[in-house]
Amino acid sequence: MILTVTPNPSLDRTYEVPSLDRGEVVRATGERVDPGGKGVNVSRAVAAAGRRTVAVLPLGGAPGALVADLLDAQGIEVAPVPVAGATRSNIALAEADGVLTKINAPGPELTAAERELLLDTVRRQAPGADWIACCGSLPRGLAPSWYAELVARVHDAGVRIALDTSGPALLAALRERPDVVKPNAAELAEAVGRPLATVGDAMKAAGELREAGARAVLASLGADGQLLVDEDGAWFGAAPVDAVRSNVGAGDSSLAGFLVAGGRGPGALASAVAHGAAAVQLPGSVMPTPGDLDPAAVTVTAEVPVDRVLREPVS
Ligand SMILES: Nc1ncnc2c1ncn2[C@@H]1O[C@H](COP(=O)(O)OP(=O)(O)OP(=O)(O)O)[C@@H](O)[C@H]1O
Ligand SMILES: O=P(O)(O)OC[C@@]1(O)O[C@H](CO)[C@@H](O)[C@@H]1O
Repeated sequence: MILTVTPNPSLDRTYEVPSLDRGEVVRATGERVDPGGKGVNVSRAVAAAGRRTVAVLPLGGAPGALVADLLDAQGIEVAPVPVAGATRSNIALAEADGVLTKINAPGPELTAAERELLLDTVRRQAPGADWIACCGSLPRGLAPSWYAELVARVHDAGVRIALDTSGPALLAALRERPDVVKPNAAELAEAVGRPLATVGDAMKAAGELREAGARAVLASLGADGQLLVDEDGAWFGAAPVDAVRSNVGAGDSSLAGFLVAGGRGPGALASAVAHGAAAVQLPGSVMPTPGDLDPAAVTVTAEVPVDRVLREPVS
């Protein structure tokens, strides 16, 4: 079973628009609503892969009830933590040329009692889990050390931890030795405090996160592919994509692909890349099913193209 923890889930609204003209009324040509938040998406992708998952998340207000209904309709088991504040709604504006603009709300502030209940709920679910994926930003009320505390507590129970967060919350958790962290290029650059221009720069930065405590680093580099660095070495994986429809949740789909394939080594990296490539070709944050995957299109190599300039460098 793969347990996911999403401290700040969301109701994701995606509008497809011809183009984004500031100051104008923009008429959407398509609209969809998805249950969101990074861990929620990992659960959706794990379930789409046919594996058991439980999603732990605070839920509040009418948007929270809708998130619960949508997850129920998708057959996803939820361990809800009722909270007084309303779950946030995040907006994605997907333009016809593939550019996506996202507006993420801060979400409710959790009280001390809600914070405790969230930790307790994770602790109660943890014993049955092969992996716990702790994902996304922290809501107000949770200190940057929250993930670090969570990792320390559940690691003691022998459960493997995947962590996908950024900034101080990521840095603080590294010392607790998460089994894998999944930064994207911007998060990796922020973590090492340097720009990333090449795949080699990303590999060096991933190595530094390992030195700081991460056992493995799965870095997602958008259109450039993915890099896995662990105690056995480094691998680079990529898959061509003809047309990107929405990259919302592509990183979450990748992490799910990595975990359902064992969470270790080049085989799991290939699965992560296949899931990422499939996710970007689906609307909104729809997660791929096995039929959407094209494993034959994925290449994984131990000869990391260190001199390759990133298509989307991080300055
Ligand atoms: N334009 C693209 N073309 C091909 N593959 C892509 C593209 N964008 C993303 N991918 C695939 O999806 C993976 C995850 O994308 P990305 O690095 O953007 O994740 P992310 O920023 O964590 O996303 P999110 O936070 O929305 O889940 C990439 O590593 C790659 O495999
Ligand atoms: O604000 P956070 O927690 O960093 O990210 C939240 C979010 O952008 O992440 C998911 C895509 O990865 C979306 O479902 C959701 O809206």
